[in-house]
Amino acid sequence: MSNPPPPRSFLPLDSLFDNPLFAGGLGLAGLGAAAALGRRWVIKGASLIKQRLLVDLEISKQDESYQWILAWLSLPRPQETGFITSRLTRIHHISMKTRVQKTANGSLPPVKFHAQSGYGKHIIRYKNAFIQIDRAKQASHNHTTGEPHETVTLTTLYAHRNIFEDIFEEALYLERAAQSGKTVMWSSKGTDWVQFGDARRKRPLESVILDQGIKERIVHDVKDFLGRQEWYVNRGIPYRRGYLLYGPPGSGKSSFIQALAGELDFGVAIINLSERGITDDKLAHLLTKLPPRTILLLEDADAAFMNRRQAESDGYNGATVTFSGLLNALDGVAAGEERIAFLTTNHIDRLDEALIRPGRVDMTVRIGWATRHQASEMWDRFYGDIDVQSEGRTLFLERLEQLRLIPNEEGAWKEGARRQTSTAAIQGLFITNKDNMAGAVEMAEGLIPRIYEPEANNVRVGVYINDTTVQIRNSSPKADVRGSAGTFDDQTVQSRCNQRGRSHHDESEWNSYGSRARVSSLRSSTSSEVTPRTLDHEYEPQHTSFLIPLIFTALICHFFCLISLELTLSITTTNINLEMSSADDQYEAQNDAVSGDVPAGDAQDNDYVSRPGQKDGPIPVQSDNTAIEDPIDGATADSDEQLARDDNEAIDESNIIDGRTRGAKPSGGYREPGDEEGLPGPEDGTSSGRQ
Ligand SMILES: Nc1ncnc2c1ncn2[C@@H]1O[C@H](COP(=O)(O)OP(=O)(O)OP(=O)(O)O)[C@@H](O)[C@H]1O
Repeated sequence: MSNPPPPRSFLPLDSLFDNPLFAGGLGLAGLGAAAALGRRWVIKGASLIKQRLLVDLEISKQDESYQWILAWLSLPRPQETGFITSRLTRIHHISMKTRVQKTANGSLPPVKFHAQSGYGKHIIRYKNAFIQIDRAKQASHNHTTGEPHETVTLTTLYAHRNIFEDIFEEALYLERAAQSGKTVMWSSKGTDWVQFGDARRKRPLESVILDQGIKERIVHDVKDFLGRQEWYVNRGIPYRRGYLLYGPPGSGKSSFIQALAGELDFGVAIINLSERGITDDKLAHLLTKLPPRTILLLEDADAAFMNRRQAESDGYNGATVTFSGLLNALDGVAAGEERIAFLTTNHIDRLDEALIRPGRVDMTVRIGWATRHQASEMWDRFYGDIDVQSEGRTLFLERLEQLRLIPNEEGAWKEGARRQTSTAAIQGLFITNKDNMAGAVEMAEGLIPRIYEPEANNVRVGVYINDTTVQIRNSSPKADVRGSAGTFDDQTVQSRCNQRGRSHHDESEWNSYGSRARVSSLRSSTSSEVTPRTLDHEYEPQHTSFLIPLIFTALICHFFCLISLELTLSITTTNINLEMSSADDQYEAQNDAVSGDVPAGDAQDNDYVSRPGQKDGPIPVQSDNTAIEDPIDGATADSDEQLARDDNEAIDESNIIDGRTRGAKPSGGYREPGDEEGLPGPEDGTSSGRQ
């Protein structure tokens, strides 16, 4: 008995699997799927292992430690010896930072090349741990500076995570060592603070010589404030303190603040309020994110008060700090919490009382003209080691007394108008006479601001001093605020300056030995008295002296040129006209004599004679002035009879069809007339269109 055949399956799968092509394809597909799945698992597993075993640390460029870590990474490392390790830790991306140091004497500046890790990934070995460094630029960028965001990511085994602490400590130590004995200066860039050049060597506090007690008072106050943070916090008072230093230029205000920062181991963050482009918003923003341990220095505090006036005078309407903007930044809701702020000004009189109130400015100090004490101290600093008996100092002080620059030891002044000089000017004198005490005493006269009168162009450069320190610069003969050399009181000079639209300036800028760039040597002067100085371009007298007459002469020349041009043009035109008309006359005279434009005698036009039907005779040509008969009688033209006559003549009865004219609206309803209605028909022998 034979077995019954197996039942036929609905789907012929067996035969499908029996097909070697199908079976092979299916096998391959299975293998592919398994490989893809395996790959996924491997990736997942690797990332899981990475998560479990590795640890990342990301530092953004905005963070202060970013530069420290870069500096740490650029440290030279010991050469790796192992085959794999040495190849693994090779750095393939290095970026270079070049620093050219400035030299005052014009010699070739020393250049420092500083290699640091470039962008990309590399591996370093630190204390037996391998660390992957990934320095990358992000796609986003800082809106204010336009620079792309940057990050450095350090990756190491989780087991080595503590290594990061060591790295940061080392980087910080390096940074501290590099900054030690230096003061970091910060300046604003957009709404960010950036380090301003390299850190400067700390200025010793003793190198700034202020009048007795001033320095000590400020230093004591600042130190006291720094030690009382908790006291402020407990009482809910914002931990801020403001100082205003005012006085003439070159009295040592900025130098003192820099030295104070050095003493406290602080940096200095500077904003010049007279700088254009600094807005209220920017100022407020900058003050809220001051770099830690910095003194805020707001220079030219009076600028906020002057900006409006300046905008009116020079037409500048751009961004400047306003008075209320300054007040808000110092003391408003958005003002930063912890801060030591120093404001400086040369013009205390321009400040508003609102600024000088506790909370904004807690201490106001005048740093004035050089006193006897300062002159003496400065002498000791410069010549102390060679002037052992202090004889030179006595001579110097006596000389200053004679020059009425300082009083004697009892405070009495020599007879005559008092004068003032700045500490910057005294420093300049001593620098000019290094190791030469006699020279310094001899040249002390140069500390007196002088009146220069170059005779060649008859221009006076006025420097006028009085007891309250006033000086006027650049007085041309026209703009001279005084009649002759002499001394004026502050009020007189100020009012005269105002008349000229100038502000008065302090004399230190003018001293022969002033270190300020504006005062060095007077250019192109013909007077022997005027040798040692230069006036800054703004007040250059020579320029004004020849510019004004030059402009005046140029204007007059221009005016005369215009008039003569006008005259020449009109004369030429007249001549041409005259010549043309005389040529015309001449031509007419010649030609009229022969034939003439107008025919003479009984002019007749016989052209018409040839016309058919009019051969009877020529039509006489009438002359232009022959009276023409008017068909309308003016006397009767408007009468009713004449109008009725005109109507009768004008209305053509043949145009009237059935009581209405063609196209006129019939009374009692409108009917469009037929196409040919009213037109002559074939019966008239005029049209073939009518059926
Ligand atoms: N009292 C001082 N002691 C030591 N040096 C001084 C003193 N005053 C001025 N100088 C020197 O004069 C120069 C100018 O000083 P500084 O810039 O500090 O003056 P300032 O009062 O801030 O002037 P300004 O008001 O124009 O900013 C510096 O080189 C500084 O060393």
